[in-house]
Amino acid sequence: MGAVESKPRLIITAGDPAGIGLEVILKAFADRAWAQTWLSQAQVSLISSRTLLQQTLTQLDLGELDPTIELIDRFTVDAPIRVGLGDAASGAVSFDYLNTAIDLAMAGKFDGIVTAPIAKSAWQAAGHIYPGQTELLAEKSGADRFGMMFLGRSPQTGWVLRALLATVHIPLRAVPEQLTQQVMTRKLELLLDCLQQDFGLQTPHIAIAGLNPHSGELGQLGCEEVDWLQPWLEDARARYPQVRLEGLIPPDTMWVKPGRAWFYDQTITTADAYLALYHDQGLIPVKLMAFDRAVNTSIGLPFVRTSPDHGTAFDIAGQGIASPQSMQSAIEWAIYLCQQRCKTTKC
Ligand SMILES: NC(=O)C1=CN([C@@H]2O[C@H](COP(=O)(O)OP(=O)(O)OC[C@H]3O[C@@H](n4cnc5c(N)ncnc54)[C@H](O)[C@@H]3O)[C@@H](O)[C@H]2O)C=CC1
Ligand SMILES: NCC(=O)COP(=O)(O)O
Repeated sequence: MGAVESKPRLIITAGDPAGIGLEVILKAFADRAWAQTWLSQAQVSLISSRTLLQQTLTQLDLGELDPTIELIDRFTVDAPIRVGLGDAASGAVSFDYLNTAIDLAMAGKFDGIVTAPIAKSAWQAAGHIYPGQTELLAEKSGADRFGMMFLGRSPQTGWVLRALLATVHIPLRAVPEQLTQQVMTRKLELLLDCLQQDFGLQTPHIAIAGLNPHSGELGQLGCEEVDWLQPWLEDARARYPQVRLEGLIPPDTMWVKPGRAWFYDQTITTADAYLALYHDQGLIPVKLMAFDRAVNTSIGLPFVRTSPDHGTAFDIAGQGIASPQSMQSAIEWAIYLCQQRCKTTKC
């Protein structure tokens, strides 16, 4: 964090302008009680087009932008933005927002980036071929080891959900090919670093899912577990004797305890983190539990990055009905993570 100002410096990108990004950001800021608690803890800048910002404020009847927020005004395309329709024009704009934010963070001007959602298809239409924002963040920041993790604090019980995905935006049929012992080792190392650095957990308990139904049922329902996942796990246990590595847990039951802990049970024993082997194995339960609260964070980057767990929601864009709660959580977690990193690096 900046030497003079001890508050985390956050830059928020407005995401795809045809989606709900600006709406959820501006609604988050306009929530007085929330803003008093959270915006006071950070120095916040917003990258958006001033014109679109003004239009959204007027349309939602939200008054003026909070004067403590610095606006970085950018608009890079001449083509009109069509609300609810992600296309080359909207993709070019959301790409520029993130690109600019990464440059500023890499120049040391910000401690963390909070990204509103983009549409990968709109980036592709604009000629930017990335599986998602995570990969652009990793590429531009020079991170060769990075991961997509979901965080959430239950409003009912206070339990903290931490779920890392071993593979992310790839077709389901590519999962068994791309999931290797090397991938699993990299993700486990990343997770251990994150639990230690960001949560002070030196000897964590990590739950790891199997790939196949019933974790393969000794090879009858899939061979990856017996062929290489179980041997990898035993090797990892030997390398990290201080860590409790639980698994390979049948994927359908891995989420039963987290679900109880999230919704009502404050006494149940859970793991500190859950490692899911592919996107929907992790995100279906995460979104079922916490769609309005969970936050996507990129681990392994030289700065903090969080994002709401939802997407551009083109189906409701422009209607004024989007919930800002996950965006608020993304800002809260970014503040927490910046503060933690400041403590561990003694900045
Ligand atoms: N962080 C990011 O940049 C993310 C981007 N996406 C992208 O977003 C696009 C749309 O993805 P979908 O799978 O349709 O997921 P989505 O999250 O955009 O929408 C799923 C459903 O949830 C609703 N919804 C989403 N956010 C909401 C909110 N804040 N308040 C109320 N309702 C909300 C939508 O109206 C829709 O019915 C895709 O291009 C996807 O790649 C998806 C997830 C995260
Ligand atoms: N499912 C999560 C998602 O789509 C977010 O991806 P990213 O843009 O943060 O890489």
